[in-house]
Amino acid sequence: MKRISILGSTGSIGTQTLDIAAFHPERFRVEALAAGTNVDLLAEQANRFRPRLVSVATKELADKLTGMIPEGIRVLYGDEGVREVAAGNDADVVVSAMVGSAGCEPTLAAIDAGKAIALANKETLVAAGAVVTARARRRGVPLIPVDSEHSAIFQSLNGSRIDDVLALTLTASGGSFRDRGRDELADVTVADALKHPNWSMGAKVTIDSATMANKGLEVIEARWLFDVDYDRIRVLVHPESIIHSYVEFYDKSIIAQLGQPDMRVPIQYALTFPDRPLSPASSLDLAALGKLTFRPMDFERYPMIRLAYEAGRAGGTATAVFNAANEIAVARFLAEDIPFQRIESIVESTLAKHDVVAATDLGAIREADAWARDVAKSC
Ligand SMILES: NC(=O)C1=CN([C@@H]2O[C@H](COP(=O)(O)OP(=O)(O)OC[C@H]3O[C@@H](n4cnc5c(N)ncnc54)[C@H](OP(=O)(O)O)[C@@H]3O)[C@@H](O)[C@H]2O)C=CC1
Ligand SMILES: CC(=O)[C@@H](O)[C@H](O)COP(=O)(O)O
Ligand SMILES: [Mn+2]
Repeated sequence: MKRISILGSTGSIGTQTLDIAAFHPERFRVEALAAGTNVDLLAEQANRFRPRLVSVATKELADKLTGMIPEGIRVLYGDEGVREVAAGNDADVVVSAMVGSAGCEPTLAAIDAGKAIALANKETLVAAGAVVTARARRRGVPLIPVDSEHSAIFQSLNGSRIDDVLALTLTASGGSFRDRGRDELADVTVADALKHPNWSMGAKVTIDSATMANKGLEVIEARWLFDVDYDRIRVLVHPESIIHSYVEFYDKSIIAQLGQPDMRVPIQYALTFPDRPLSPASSLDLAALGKLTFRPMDFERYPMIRLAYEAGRAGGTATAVFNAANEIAVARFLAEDIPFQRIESIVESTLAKHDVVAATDLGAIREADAWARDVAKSC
């Protein structure tokens, strides 16, 4: 029986992780759940899965939650609550599925406590990839990808040596506006941007898909997860999201992972690896699909992917700044404070103002993250 703890249990990844836990009651026991403000859903989850520990954002929410769940479940809140869900319980594996670089420190706490990490929260590696991977190595803790592209690459590598890899290729759907030119983006609304063509996901990652920042974050995530240089990470537009990503080896063999766009597949694989039990996802019928299509990435159409490669190659604190500026710009767009295309210009101008320093300690990363947020708020 694997004991799991979920950071972000009420979100898109969190709820699908619980779907998998419910689908395999003989394999999983839910130990601890952390959410932000969705007390009603967390109460439902706690009543159903009976974790030993739950956490919410504030004391007021914790007091409300206490009256809604069975006695005996510990209720915590705030940073300490998240840390306890990450590290202060008997979970074997922590599913890191909060949104944004707020997920970074709890993930590090879980690593330090020796937990295996099922990593959905890509911002953790973008902000602090050097620190997180070094700590995981030192503690002997696996970082197992949940992000669909990275799960596809992990599955395609299947233990191969990274020295045998010619290139990793991340596929990109093109997001909500994939069939529009740049001159058609001036007046797009939040509701338009939230309509992802293939995946149902949280708001932030859906906007990131529309700007292509998501693929940029994923390029940086791949650099750290697979310890591969940026020259060997490529991106390809694949509007159907059926080939989730692939690896080309030096012998010119390409190994890909395919399937319906359903996050329960990579979530389950991260939790059952190397086993592959039945999943609740539906089968892919290639004959019914008929064809798959591809386009080269257009770096002028999507400046965020160019900025991500530039930040990645600059190294140090540049990727933390890319991420933090993007988080603020996306939040401002979702609050209807700025138009869609200002997301790009805010990230670009914040990066241009930043003096990159080494990012080998958390202090420098925290400082760069906070600095970028301030700049991006006032752009
Ligand atoms: N959704 C997807 O299909 C995919 C997502 N990812 C990545 O996974 C991560 C999660 O994405 P997604 O599930 O879509 O996001 P959602 O916005 O759907 O969910 C975010 C979760 O984080 C919780 N949360 C927010 N703030 C806090 C906090 N301070 N303390 C504890 N919990 C908090 C939210 O709680 P509440 O709602 O209660 O406030 C919610 O449970 C992101 O990094 C995303 O890029 C990667 C691949 C696919
Ligand atoms: C499901 C998942 O992994 C998302 O990160 C997904 O990749 C978004 O799709 P695009 O970024 O390809 O639009
Ligand atoms: Mn992805």
